[in-house]
Amino acid sequence: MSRTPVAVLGAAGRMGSETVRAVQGAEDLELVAALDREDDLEAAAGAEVVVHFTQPAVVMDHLRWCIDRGLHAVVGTTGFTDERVATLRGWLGEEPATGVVLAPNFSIGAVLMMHFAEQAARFYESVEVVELHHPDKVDAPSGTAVRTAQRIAAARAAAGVAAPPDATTEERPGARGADVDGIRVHGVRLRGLVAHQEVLLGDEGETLTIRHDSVSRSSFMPGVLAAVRQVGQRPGLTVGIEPFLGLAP
Ligand SMILES: NC(=O)c1ccc[n+]([C@@H]2O[C@H](COP(=O)([O-])OP(=O)(O)OC[C@H]3O[C@@H](n4cnc5c(N)ncnc54)[C@H](O)[C@@H]3O)[C@@H](O)[C@H]2O)c1
Ligand SMILES: O=C(O)C1=N[C@H](C(=O)O)CCC1
Repeated sequence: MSRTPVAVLGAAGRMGSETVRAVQGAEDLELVAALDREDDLEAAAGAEVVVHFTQPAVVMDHLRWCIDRGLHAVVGTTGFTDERVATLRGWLGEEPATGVVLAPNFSIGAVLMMHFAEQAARFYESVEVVELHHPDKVDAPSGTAVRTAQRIAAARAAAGVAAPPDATTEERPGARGADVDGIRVHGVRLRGLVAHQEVLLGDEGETLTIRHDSVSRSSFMPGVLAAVRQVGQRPGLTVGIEPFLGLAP
């Protein structure tokens, strides 16, 4: 059986090191490079698929490098703005040969949480998102929380639901969280946590809480490996791993 050559960028980090172990444990994949900030990127040139678990500050340069060489990319690094996504689409062009999977969260439960939140969003007057992570995370709000809020906002707009009510006129800066497309997103950074999120929905006389907890980084690995195996069959940009799970994007 021929094995797909894979490189991992950010290999010394929390997610990169977990990915290195997962790739090494997969019979159909071959780890050809495990690189971190001091290493020469050229060592990844022999890969077919490059996995990115680096930092927002470096990921765009790495993606340009991959796309220029026709190397497929599976990107877990977060901090992607609409402008960055548009830039990526531009680099890939009208008829892309290269596949890029950009996923703010590779865990199955987090994908389902976003899916359920999107379905519930139009039924409740109020909705807010609380993301909770380890304190070494550099970006806030989390990529998952941003995507969740964007999907909630789009679902509410499509259903003609008004903005969530909020009478706040007196506020210490930050007390009401970040505004993502009109949805409030709150960030907690706490030693002992890995990656967690709650979507809080409320209306007269009831609330609904959708919560997901990644208690180990192993939770992300089935999604990472599914993306590595399938990115080559999906030229262009794929946002999220929903298509690999049979869910609409
Ligand atoms: N998509 C997901 O499911 C998911 C899950 C967890 C984390 N993340 C994201 O993945 C990213 C990494 O998270 P982490 O917890 O592993 O962080 P981390 O800080 O532990 O690891 C990042 C690694 O990138 C390395 N790095 C920095 N610059 C580099 C360069 N120029 N070349 C190669 N390596 C370089 C760092 O040295 C570090 O080892 C973050 O953006 C985080 O939000 C995504
Ligand atoms: O630990 C992190 O950092 C995580 N980042 C992703 C995000 O920003 O959503 C996914 C969850 C873990």
